[in-house]
Amino acid sequence: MPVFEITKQATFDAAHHFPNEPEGSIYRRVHGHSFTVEATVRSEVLDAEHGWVADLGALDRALKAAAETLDHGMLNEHPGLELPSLENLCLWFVKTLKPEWPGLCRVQVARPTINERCVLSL
Ligand SMILES: Nc1nc2c(c(=O)[nH]1)N=C([C@H](O)[C@H](O)COP(=O)(O)OP(=O)(O)OP(=O)(O)O)CN2
Ligand SMILES: [Zn+2]
Repeated sequence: MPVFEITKQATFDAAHHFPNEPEGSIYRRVHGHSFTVEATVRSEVLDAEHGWVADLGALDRALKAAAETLDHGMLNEHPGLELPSLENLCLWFVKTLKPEWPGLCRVQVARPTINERCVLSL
């Protein structure tokens, strides 16, 4: 069965540190990154009234609101981000978005300026 997937991207900038890394590690010191987050929603059928999986504008608003929560802040202060890896950021976005977006099937969090990303497939 063919499956439709729609994707939206948002950006945020945030600081973090990894408290469990050894003394002297650059990861242990507070530092910042520019992040992108992509959320993908899937469906086998289209909404008959609109001809779409879901309104990309609504997905945009939900994703931007979630990213805004983290923007220009300290990631470690958010529950679930005490160890603020890309992997835990993916889990945080899933936990934040999934209740209102049951078709959410994939979240990608990236640091494009240093060519790093993590994808969580649900
Ligand atoms: N699997 C993961 N590994 C690492 C993560 C992560 O989220 N998941 N995160 C980090 C740190 O956030 C680190 O700051 C990442 O930066 P780094 O790859 O070291 O790139 P930098 O530009 O900051 O440093 P350079 O030395 O200039 O490459 C580490 N690992
Ligand atoms: Zn970092």
